[in-house]
Amino acid sequence: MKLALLGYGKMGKTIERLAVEAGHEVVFIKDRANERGDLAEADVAIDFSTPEAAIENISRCIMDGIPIVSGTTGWLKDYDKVLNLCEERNGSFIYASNFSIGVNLFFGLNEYLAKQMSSWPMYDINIEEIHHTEKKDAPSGTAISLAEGIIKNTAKEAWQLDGQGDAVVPIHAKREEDVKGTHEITYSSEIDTISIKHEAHSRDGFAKGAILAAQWLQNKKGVFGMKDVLGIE
Ligand SMILES: NC(=O)c1ccc[n+]([C@@H]2O[C@H](COP(=O)([O-])OP(=O)(O)OC[C@H]3O[C@@H](n4cnc5c(N)ncnc54)[C@H](O)[C@@H]3O)[C@@H](O)[C@H]2O)c1
Ligand SMILES: O=C(O)C1=N[C@H](C(=O)O)CCC1
Repeated sequence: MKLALLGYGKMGKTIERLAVEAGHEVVFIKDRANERGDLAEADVAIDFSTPEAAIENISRCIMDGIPIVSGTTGWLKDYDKVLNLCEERNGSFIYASNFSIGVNLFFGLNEYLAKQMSSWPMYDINIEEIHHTEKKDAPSGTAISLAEGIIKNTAKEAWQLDGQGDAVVPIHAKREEDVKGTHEITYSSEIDTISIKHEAHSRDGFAKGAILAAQWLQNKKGVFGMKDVLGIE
């Protein structure tokens, strides 16, 4: 597969290393205003850039007819614009807040637990996410997906950073040196605590999942998520 990389930071470089190891070729790299190679040669593009840059990078690929996988977080206020553009241009697009297979299994576990716990209002829900200090957005995209999974299965109505109140899923975001990504959901009562946790040991899981999504997206049209790629509910 011939790949274009939009964003050549921690994730872009990890994807390049693993893609080349797996026999793929990187034919285009864009980082800020610097470009090398030819985007038109790519079978699929992968965007791990910044919240400000993602919409332009994704739109450019859709306009140029290149299937695009985006893992950039913090830009979802513009998600509907991308959906409309993708429909208009008959494009191919996948977004996931987290491409790791483990996290996508964890999303299912989170929804199952939320459904079980919804009958027991004495438990307070809390989401904590911890990431490295360079992270630009808070809360993490993954924490937002986890909160949405809880809202779908309980009487909670919204998530809020450091929020409070019966209808709110509070998310606490911590920033610590070199943490790749830790997410923990806790249900606590006076009597006991139940928690589930996912801890990434490296960025390789995110990168491998994004490469898998890129392979899956080749020759498909439409807007998809990681559940489609992995064939899970
Ligand atoms: N979905 C997932 O699985 C997942 C996993 C890890 C990170 N992320 C997200 O991916 C994004 C990138 O993460 P990172 O750790 O690689 O960050 P990073 O800061 O190391 O890299 C981002 C790169 O984007 C570049 N950039 C800035 N403007 C650009 C533009 N207009 N076009 C192209 N590149 C541009 C920056 O120069 C930088 O090199 C973040 O939003 C992060 O939250 C998602
Ligand atoms: O390092 C990051 O930045 C990460 N961002 C994603 C998020 O916001 O959920 C996924 C985990 C790593």
